[in-house]
Amino acid sequence: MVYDAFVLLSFGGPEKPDDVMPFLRNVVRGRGVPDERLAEVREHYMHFGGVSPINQQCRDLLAAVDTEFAAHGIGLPTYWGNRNWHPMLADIVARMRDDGVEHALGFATSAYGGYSSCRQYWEDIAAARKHVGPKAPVISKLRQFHDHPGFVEPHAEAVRAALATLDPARRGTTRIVFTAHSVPIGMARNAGPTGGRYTAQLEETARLVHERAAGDLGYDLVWQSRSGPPQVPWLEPDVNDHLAALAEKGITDVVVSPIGFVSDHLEVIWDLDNEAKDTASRLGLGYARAATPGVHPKFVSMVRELVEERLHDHRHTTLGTLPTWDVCPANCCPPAKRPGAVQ
Ligand SMILES: CC1=C(CCC(=O)O)c2cc3nc(cc4[nH]c(cc5[nH]c(cc1n2)c(C)c5CCC(=O)O)c(CCC(=O)O)c4C)C(CCC(=O)O)=C3C
Ligand SMILES: [Fe+2]
Repeated sequence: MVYDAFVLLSFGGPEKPDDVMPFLRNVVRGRGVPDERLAEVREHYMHFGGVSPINQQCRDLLAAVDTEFAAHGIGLPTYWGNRNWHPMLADIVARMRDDGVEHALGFATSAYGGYSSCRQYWEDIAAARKHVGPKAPVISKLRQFHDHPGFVEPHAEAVRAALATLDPARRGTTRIVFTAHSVPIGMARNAGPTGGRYTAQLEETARLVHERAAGDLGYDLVWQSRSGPPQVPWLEPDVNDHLAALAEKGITDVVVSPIGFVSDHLEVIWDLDNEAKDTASRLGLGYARAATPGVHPKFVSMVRELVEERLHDHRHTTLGTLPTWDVCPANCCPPAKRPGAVQ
């Protein structure tokens, strides 16, 4: 296979107040998310002047990847397109076609399997190519990387750094709390070719990060940023409820590590740095939030290594034991019917 470009695939986020509502409508189109929830989430963005950090984080990652490719003799031109906000993937695929690109490798800013984290990116690619029509370049998505040292090690380093800000005298009652984006239970059940892959991968990443960062401490995997209509069950417990349960059990301090994410975007800086932090302070818990990989040099090298894997021997560097593959089987992560959603 000959590849002639690299494209960063991401979620997208607003960059000014007027972007916020149209962005949110793109995210929840056909998903049955109630207006009250949207109004609430709009306020989270407005706390930051209507600007999500995620687009700038993508620009920074792409610049770092350019430098990394140049240093390793990878001559692929790089592009960046989003699911929900500008630069929209369809516009970027048109530009790639105009530039003569025929077959690009795509890197999505999500480490895990599941509909939102993996299959929806495949669907974004298909929709963008359909929009562009004949001569649209083929885009092959790189693999899920929840088990790669370039993802696990930056998270572990960050947990150690966060732990170092807490009182060492209370280490015996300190706990590591890993978080990821909650999803509807039906979506979690359908994740991967045989189901349950999103949670299984998160459990594996939590274990890998924990044993490298603070193997002597207890840890949990819990969920954040629940959306959707209230009658639909999502993965639980929510991080805020979990902090209350820990305080009840005599835990005095927590490190919260958002292993579900690759950068400190809005779901991290609002839902954890404001909401969960406030919860902890109400409960009298010491609180430290661990950073996400962002542009950590090991994470940037991982992107290059995933490209090299695909270019050369297809051998996956993994710290885990779950199966990995280059191309998802066709039956992977079927979208669950969402009760209350517009089908
Ligand atoms: C698994 C998962 C990831 C991780 C994988 C990945 O990164 O892809 C993720 C990431 C993100 N989610 C984000 C933002 C939002 N997610 C929403 C809603 C939803 N997320 C879902 C799942 C996930 N989401 C689901 C099942 C919904 C319900 C609607 C639907 O069924 O699709 C909503 C709607 C409003 C609300 O929160 O109710 C918003 C605004 C941002 C951008 C933050 C920024 O702007 O900096 C990022 C990176
Ligand atoms: Fe989300």
